[in-house]
Amino acid sequence: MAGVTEELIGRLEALKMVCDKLAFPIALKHDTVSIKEAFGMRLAREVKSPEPFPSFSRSLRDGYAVRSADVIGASTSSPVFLKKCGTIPMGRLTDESLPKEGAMQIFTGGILPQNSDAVVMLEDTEESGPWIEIRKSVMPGENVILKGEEVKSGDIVGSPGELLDFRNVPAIAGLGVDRIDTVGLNIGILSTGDEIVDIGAQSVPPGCVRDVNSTMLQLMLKSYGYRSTFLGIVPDDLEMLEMAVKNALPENDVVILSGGSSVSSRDFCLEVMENLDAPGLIVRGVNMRPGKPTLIGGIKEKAKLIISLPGHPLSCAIVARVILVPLLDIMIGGMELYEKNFMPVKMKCLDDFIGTSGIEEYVPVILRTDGVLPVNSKSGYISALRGTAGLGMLPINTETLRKGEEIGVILW
Ligand SMILES: Nc1nc2c(c(=O)[nH]1)N[C@H]1C(S)=C(S)[C@@H](COP(=O)(O)OP(=O)(O)OC[C@H]3O[C@@H](n4cnc5c(N)ncnc54)[C@H](O)[C@@H]3O)O[C@H]1N2
Ligand code: MOO
Repeated sequence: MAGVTEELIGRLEALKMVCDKLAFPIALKHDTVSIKEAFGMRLAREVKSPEPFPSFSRSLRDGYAVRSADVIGASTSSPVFLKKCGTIPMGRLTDESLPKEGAMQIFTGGILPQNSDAVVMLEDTEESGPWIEIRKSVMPGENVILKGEEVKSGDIVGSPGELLDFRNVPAIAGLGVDRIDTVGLNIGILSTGDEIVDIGAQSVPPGCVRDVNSTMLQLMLKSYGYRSTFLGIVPDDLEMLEMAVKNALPENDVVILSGGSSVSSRDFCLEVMENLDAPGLIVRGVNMRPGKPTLIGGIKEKAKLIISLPGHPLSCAIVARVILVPLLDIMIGGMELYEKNFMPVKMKCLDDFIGTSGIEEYVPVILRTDGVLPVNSKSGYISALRGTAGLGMLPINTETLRKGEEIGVILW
């Protein structure tokens, strides 16, 4: 009989077994791209800063550059008078040096003169003839940012496997790094099922459904930094599925199938995986809900991963988040990268999370300021993830988690 058996293994055990049998992480292929085009990709190699940041010590405020030691104890009732020693020009290198008990006018972003270690804000000063009245003391480093204070030349500013987004791309580009190496993993997606029609179909014959899964998979993978190609819909036919996988393998490091992984006579993914070169099928069903009929296999020598996800759209999305994305992370960065990225965050249950002992379960959650609410759904739903923040995880030996208890949440 096709499909899964009772020999289900735990999700983490399955990930470790695949990592071991396919000798992950693989030797990564990479694409060298301009940093400006790298948004939404994964870094393939460490990036070191070629220069310090900032590249010169500068003021964070409009005011007067001083030596902090000269203004100790300055206050409105007991001001300190410093000699006005000119103005620092903006955007130009100056070798101006601040004399003892002197103050130089400086603007936000101006180069800090030699011997100065702080800036007094304009509103805490008063100009009186050749003197500047200082009404507030400043600590060394106050209102200034010193050369190399944030980043030293040679500091690591990007790590392998890191997702390139608004949080790190501007900094890497701002340090003068122009080209970087991104992970060059190719992923092909095949939807299976006689009843599946293109997602753009306007009229759908009775008994057929639009292909929601391939679009969801492409979008989810993109948000985690993995590019993918949709390779089409394959009918429930062993030969056609085998041919489609065979055609997909040379171009793709990963082939994802959706549907056809369960136990019926029209579910052929298992047979396709069993017929692959070694090790072929590795995982035949995972002890999790939803997602039990997940199949994982691959070809070690060619560094290929093949995964068959459940057809039900919600199951497909949940398995993609908790098995597929982790496997891709393991493929490029080993278990270390998985552990870095897969981190349940403890949150308060604002309602009961109904579960069963003996199986790991995942429930979509809505975020509130004081905790999370479960979204009641069925595996065949397509809109249950709308507005959710992630997936609440009921560990294998946990039954229902009651309102007020804590649940680990895997954020999207
Ligand atoms: N007798 C049993 N039946 C089922 C079992 C079981 O243990 N015993 N497991 C159930 C579970 S759990 C799941 S999950 C599904 C998985 O089935 P398949 O992976 O074989 O998927 P299909 O049967 O092909 O499809 C299931 C369902 O999803 C729809 N579908 C499929 N592909 C798409 C797509 N690309 N976009 C939108 N919807 C899709 C399909 O039409 C079916 O309605 O099996 C249970 N059955
Ligand atoms: O395991 Mo299925 O994925 O519950 O619907």
